[in-house]
Amino acid sequence: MLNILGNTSCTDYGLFAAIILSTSFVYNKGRFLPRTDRSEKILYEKVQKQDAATSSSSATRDMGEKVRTSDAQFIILWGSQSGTAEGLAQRLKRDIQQRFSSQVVLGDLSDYDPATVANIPGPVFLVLIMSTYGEGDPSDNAQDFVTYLTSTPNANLAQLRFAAFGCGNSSYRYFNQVIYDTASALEHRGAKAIVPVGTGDEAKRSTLEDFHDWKAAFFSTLVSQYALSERDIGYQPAVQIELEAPSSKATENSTKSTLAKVTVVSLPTVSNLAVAQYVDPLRSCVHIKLDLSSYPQIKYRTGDHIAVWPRNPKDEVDNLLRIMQKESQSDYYMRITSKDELVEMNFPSTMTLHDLLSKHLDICAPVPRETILVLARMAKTPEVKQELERIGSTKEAYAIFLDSHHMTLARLLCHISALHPSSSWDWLPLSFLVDLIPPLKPRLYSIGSSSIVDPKHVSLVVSVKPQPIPGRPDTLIHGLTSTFLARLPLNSPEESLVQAEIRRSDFKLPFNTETPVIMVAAGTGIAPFRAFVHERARLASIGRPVGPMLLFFGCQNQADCLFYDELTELAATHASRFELQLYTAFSRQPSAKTKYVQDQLFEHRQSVMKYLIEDDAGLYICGATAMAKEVRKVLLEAAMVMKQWTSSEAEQWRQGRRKAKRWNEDVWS
Ligand SMILES: Cc1cc2nc3c(=O)[nH]c(=O)nc-3n(C[C@H](O)[C@H](O)[C@H](O)COP(=O)(O)O)c2cc1C
Repeated sequence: MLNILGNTSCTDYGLFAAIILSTSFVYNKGRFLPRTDRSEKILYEKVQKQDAATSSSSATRDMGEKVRTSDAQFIILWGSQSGTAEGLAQRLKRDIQQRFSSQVVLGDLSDYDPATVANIPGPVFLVLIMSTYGEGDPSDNAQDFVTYLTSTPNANLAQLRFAAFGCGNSSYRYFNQVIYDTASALEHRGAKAIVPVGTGDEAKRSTLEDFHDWKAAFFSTLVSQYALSERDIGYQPAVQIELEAPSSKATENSTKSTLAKVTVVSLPTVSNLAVAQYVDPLRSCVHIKLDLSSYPQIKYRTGDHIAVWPRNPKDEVDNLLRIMQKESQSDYYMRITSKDELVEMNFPSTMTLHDLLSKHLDICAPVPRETILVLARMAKTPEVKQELERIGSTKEAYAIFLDSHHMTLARLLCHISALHPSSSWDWLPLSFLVDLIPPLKPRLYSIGSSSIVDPKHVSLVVSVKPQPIPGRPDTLIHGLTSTFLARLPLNSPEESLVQAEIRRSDFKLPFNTETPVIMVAAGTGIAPFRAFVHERARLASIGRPVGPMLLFFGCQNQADCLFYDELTELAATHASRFELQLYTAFSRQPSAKTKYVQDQLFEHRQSVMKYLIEDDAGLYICGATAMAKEVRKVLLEAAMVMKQWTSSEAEQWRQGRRKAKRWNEDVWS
């Protein structure tokens, strides 16, 4: 049976069609975004992995002992899921070592026994850099530390001095909750915060900027109140780079491995189709199918995510090579080693300079302000120095500059050369790029295919929407991963390859196939629900009893109502055994009132609540955080009315549903 209702309105959440930030997925105590076992990542093998492993296997788990034996004045510990906090911690270690000539211990929070925080001796500074997930939850590796702090209110940490910075996203309800909670737990146990807690906000794309400001305050406190002397050391490379002409390595191919445990793989694209039409002609949406057949060891389950590593566009890579006069070395092989043996390098052991720029460094992002300031210190002429300082001197000046320029590193160097034609950049060391341009991070997409129906293919739905520069609406910035995916050519075996990794998620259909399911999506949030519907239709076709499925879907209008025909046909084909109720909400349907998915849900709240409360239905929300928030509100209010609950009783009910895996959210900002 298929019910199609309410095509009269729509939502614009399709704006979020691509998962635009580096990480976008469901999270529950870290279980569905496992830190990839690094030893399994042959492709991204760390050059000095072996050294690191050797040193950590014999390492103490006592923080106090570690700082004493290292003669360290600082211990920096990170709690990170997708690498942001870890990267900042590494950067901070380098800065402290260089600016204060101090010994620094850097570590993963899970490498230490949490109780040994009490053993950190008085003169040592503890620095915590931690991210927040889910509903104010820590990353996997910080879980034990946070649990220890919350469960030992009487611990005495009066000797401890600390500084704390959090990585978060203000579009989530519990913005940077973990770092605030951790800092306050430390203070309650007597520890002294030497600077106010700093917070990075991914929603504003200002994490690096926020970190820079917090670090400046931290350093100036160290100087003014703790008598540390700071020196300006200019740029000192943290990595060593060896370049080798191509002939000697011509046959080596770092992307091929037959080992069973490879998790990041190169998947061929088998189809790449435009699947929607938008009012805005620059906007599009593509449905991409990647082929898993060459990797029998790689399996996915319906509802999982796929992490995709984009490649930088050729013109950006070529521009950077040209302005740095490194074109002739583009196919040279590189070996990058950290000067600090405890810092692992996230690069393959064999790659060319071209690979570094096209696959590993985020050269299309705006150049971080800190990078501009380091470049200013290295400038060869006072004019260039002055210009770079003008751009990067303050947060405000930098923001104004970015408002009117799409300032990637190549563009910045060209911009300076255009103002000062005598300036050249051939002297800029490659280590500068590795040290000061952030690494390319994978983007996560919800898988849109069912592993039961199509185990050998993974499909993903990608929204492509160039964004204008705020101060220059005529200049568009193209999303890196979405543009890369949308332009994948099918006719080139090499060019159609996508570096990807399956990431486990708890966004799973109920185990009992008869349990009713309520799905709420906007834009490309439809992807996992396409998989759910295909899966239940297949089960129905082989005679398994399946429960009803209600799909609330918000789009702009009928033309961008993704998979509408496919899903309605599927439901019609299996109508005798399978019930799909499809409720669309159109936000820009000509001559119709604007309707968002939460409005549609409100209209059908009686039946929805009956399914949720009486029939133990599974609720699934996929799309933007803002949409999920509205949906939550409608459902909680409906529950309060129906059950005469207070708001806290309704919230308790929701928490119970979450624990029972009957309230699932796969949302992004
Ligand atoms: C599924 C998901 C849930 C998140 N939940 C929160 C949250 O509740 N509060 C918050 O401040 N940030 C939240 N974030 C944002 C992350 O904390 C932010 O991306 C951070 O930079 C990640 O740091 P990491 O890479 O070190 O793990 C969430 C991100 C994702 C992908």
